[in-house]
Amino acid sequence: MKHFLSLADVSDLNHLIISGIEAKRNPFADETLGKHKTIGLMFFNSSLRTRISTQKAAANLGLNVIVMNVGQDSWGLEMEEGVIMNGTKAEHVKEAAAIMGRYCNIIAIRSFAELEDRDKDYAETVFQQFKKYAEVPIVNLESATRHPLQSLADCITIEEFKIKERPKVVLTWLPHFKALPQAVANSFCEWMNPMNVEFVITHPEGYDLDPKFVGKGQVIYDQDKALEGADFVYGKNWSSYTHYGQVLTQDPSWMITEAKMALTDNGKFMHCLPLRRNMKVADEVLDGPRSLVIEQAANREWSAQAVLKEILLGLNV
Ligand SMILES: NCCC[C@H](NC(=O)CCC(=O)O)C(=O)O
Ligand SMILES: NC(=O)OP(=O)(O)O
Repeated sequence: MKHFLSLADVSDLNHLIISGIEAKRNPFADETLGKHKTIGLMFFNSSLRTRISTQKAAANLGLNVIVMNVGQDSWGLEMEEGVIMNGTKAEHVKEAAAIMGRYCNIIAIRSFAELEDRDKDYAETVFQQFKKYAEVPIVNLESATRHPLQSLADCITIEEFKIKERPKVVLTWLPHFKALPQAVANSFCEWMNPMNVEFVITHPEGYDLDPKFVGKGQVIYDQDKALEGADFVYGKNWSSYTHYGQVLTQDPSWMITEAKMALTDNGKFMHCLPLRRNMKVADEVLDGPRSLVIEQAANREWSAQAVLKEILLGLNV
């Protein structure tokens, strides 16, 4: 594997899922693979899970790890080419990426959607610029449109907990007062498409995702109907894609409660976290036996380890 920006960079998804499960069983099997190599983690946005799990996975592989909060620890970075840099950003990505590429063998980046200009967000400029100028593998720690390390952890979690060969997986929109990106939902759809699952997506009208990500996913606007017989309920809020970045409703009837979970086939609840309790999901679900959120977050370490291992193997050939 060269870069890890989306599912398109994965040649064998099943192999990657198995590799994650193997890393969980034996975390230090490849502890010398990253010896004398460095990974730089660059955060343009906040993180708990991604930051710690990637750091931990890299350490398990023997990598040296540098973590930086861009714009706080470092200079603000200008991404556009040919502009007069008379604003708040003191350094251009052309120099910053090239320099980071000299210090690091792998660069991992988190940079969320700004939710103002859809074309700008969906162009993924930060990632394209680093890919162009750093000349080392780039790993996506959540971009404007995707969160593939999360999606891989989700696939691992579904493989671990499924009791049917072809489970029903329902992605449901949840209410939130803030405008959040579509990245996690897009990515989850993208990764569910090749999986052996019945995949259903439910959200209020106006929250349709980019069809490119929806793929074979079946959209049902009635949440109760969508939840019927579900084995996994994957909750997430996202702002509108069509009315870009807008919050069109906060309808509390979309919150996941025990009554909603009772519509499923003894279904399990998943969410990437962080989440607002009793806004998106009721305490009774999160604190009960149906919730997989902690297991799911723990699997972030193994999804990161599987991906970094593939990239290191690619570096060493
Ligand atoms: N990395 C996991 C999700 C990150 C982000 N959530 C958030 O920003 C939640 C913020 C809040 O609830 O205030 C998102 O939806 O893409
Ligand atoms: N799920 C996830 O990516 O969490 P963080 O935003 O805390 O990294």
